[in-house]
This record gives sequence, C-alpha cells and structure tokens, in this order.
Amino acid sequence: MSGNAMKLVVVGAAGRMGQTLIRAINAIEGAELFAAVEREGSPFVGRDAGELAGLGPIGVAVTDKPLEAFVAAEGVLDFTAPAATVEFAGLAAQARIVHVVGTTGCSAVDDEKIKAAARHARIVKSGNMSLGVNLLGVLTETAARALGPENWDIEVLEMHHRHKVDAPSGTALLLGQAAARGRGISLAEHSVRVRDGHTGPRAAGTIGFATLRGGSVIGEHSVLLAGEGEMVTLSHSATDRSIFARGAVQAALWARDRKPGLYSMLDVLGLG
Ligand SMILES: NC(=O)C1=CN([C@@H]2O[C@H](COP(=O)(O)OP(=O)(O)OC[C@H]3O[C@@H](n4cnc5c(N)ncnc54)[C@H](OP(=O)(O)O)[C@@H]3O)[C@@H](O)[C@H]2O)C=CC1
Ligand SMILES: O=C(O)C1=N[C@H](C(=O)O)C[C@H](O)C1
Repeated sequence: MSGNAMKLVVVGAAGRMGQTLIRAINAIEGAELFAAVEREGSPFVGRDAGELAGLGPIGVAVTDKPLEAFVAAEGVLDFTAPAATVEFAGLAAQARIVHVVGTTGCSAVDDEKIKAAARHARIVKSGNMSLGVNLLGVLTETAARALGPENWDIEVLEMHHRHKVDAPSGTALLLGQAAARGRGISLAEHSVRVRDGHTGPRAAGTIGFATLRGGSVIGEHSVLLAGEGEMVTLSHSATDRSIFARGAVQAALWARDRKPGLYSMLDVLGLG
C-alpha cells in the first residue's frame, strides 16, 4: 500500500454495497480502508471489516462512532439510507472531507441538506456510479433531443432485486433527468410515475416510469423511445456490484483535491 493512499471510511459496512466497497478498496492502489461504520446497536459493531467482506481479517474493527472516524480520514463512501446520508453529509462537512453518496431515494428536502453540507465537504452524488450507466445517460439525452415529443414517447423501465426499498430507482430517475434535459423540459412537471385503472391515452411529451422487483437482479435499466412503427431501446445490465464500488472509489480519488461543492459522476468521468 502506498504511503499516500487515500484514507477512506465505508459507512453501512455490512450492507450489500458496504461489503463490495471494502473489497474494491482492498483491490485499488491509492485507496486504503481507514474505518468501517455501522449504526449503534448493530450486531456487526466490533467485527473485523475484512472478515465481513470475505477478505479475511484486515485489522479494521467496525465502529458506531462515525465522527471519530471522519475527522481522521479523507473520505467517506456512503451507500446507506436517506436519513443516514443526510447525517453523514453534516459530519463530512464538519470534518471537511470527501463524501461520496450512492444512496438513492433521497427526498427534495434531503437533497437540500446535502447541498448545504457541500459548502464545506466535497460531495459526489449519483444514482449510479458505473461508467456504463453514465454513458447511457449521455446517449439518452442525445436520443431525446433528436426524437421529439410530437412523434416519440419516452418510457424508462427498471428491474431490481426483491430487497430494494425505493422506486423508481436512482438510475431510472437519472435517465429520466437526462431525457428531460434532451427535451429541454422539467422532469418533475412531465413524469408519470404510476399508472393504474382507466388512465386515458398517453399524454404527449410525458416521460413514463415502470418498476419491476424480484429475485437477485442487481440492476436492469432500459430507456424506450417509441415512435409510429419503430422503437429505439437503450439499455444497461449490471451483472456485478463491483461496477458501482469501483466508480465510488474513483469518485473519492477524483474529489480529493477538489474545492468543496456538489459534484456528479458526469464530472468525475468527464462526461458532463
Ligand atoms: N449509486 C449507486 O451506484 C448505487 C446505489 N445503491 C444504493 O445504495 C443504498 C444501499 O444499498 P444496499 O447496499 O443494497 O443496501 P443494504 O440494506 O444492503 O445496506 C445498507 C447498509 O447501511 C446501513 N445503515 C443504514 N443506516 C445507517 C446508519 N445510520 N449508520 C450506519 N449504517 C447504516 C444498514 O444497516 P441496517 O441494516 O442496520 O439498517 C446496512 O448495513 C441504496 O439506497 C441503494 O439504492 C446501491 C447500488 C449502487
Ligand atoms: O438498490 C440497488 O441495488 C441499486 N440501486 C441504485 C439505483 O437505485 O438505481 C443503483 C443500482 O441500480 C443498484
């Protein structure tokens, strides 16, 4: 491990993404697992983080004291839950460190609080940290711009594992935002998130969302642009969570020397 390796904290260390992040940090030169955090009362507190992640012991015990960890670290990787992420953003601001946020399902109020924390912390937030999905966003924006609302309808379809608690997924919303940018419209004013019963015909210019849940699906996303007699489908399949974890570590390393502010994966990947 290099002496200049970035000291990273993984919060939600025992979760699906927490464990994947610990393995990714272990595999990436230039990054070091400095601490691993779980909530107070969690049965994982005190356990070795490497053992939790299937690496064998690495000498980092899971703690329930995030601020103590943050003040001595350089960055935090956070794939937890909205309330926890808002709290961690405040702590990252106090510690003046990098905060990489993968958590999805944040409300507008949560996002305002995260934005406020970015006055002091360097925050990178994205509904999807993978290169492939962020490229899909760029392609979606281009297609939505080229295929106008008079003749083309846009629908975003996603499927995830049975444990996922938020819908539509952060990625579906990211893709919807990209489509709305391409069309020069506000997503909030044009999205249709639920259809049930006698809905009437589709309103032109809307962006529809459809959500599927089941099994162990890591993440499937498609943007369908449906015209008269033809359809363009842009899609991404995630087959391994390591794509998100590698993106998160890349984001932390990128933000290390940046000014405080709120950044996206498009900034990190140079796709903005
Ligand atoms: N942006 C991206 O690229 C990706 C985003 N995600 C998002 O990441 C989030 C997590 O997903 P996933 O790993 O599958 O979920 P899990 O439920 O497996 O993991 C979440 C972990 O966070 C812990 N946690 C919750 N609150 C706190 C807290 N206050 N302090 C410390 N730990 C806490 C949970 O503990 P406990 O069980 O005790 O609540 C759990 O261990 C979701 O929002 C998901 O949508 C996922 C993959 C990619
Ligand atoms: O909860 C998940 O698992 C995932 N969440 C993110 C989302 O909401 O889009 C990213 C990925 O698809 C996996």
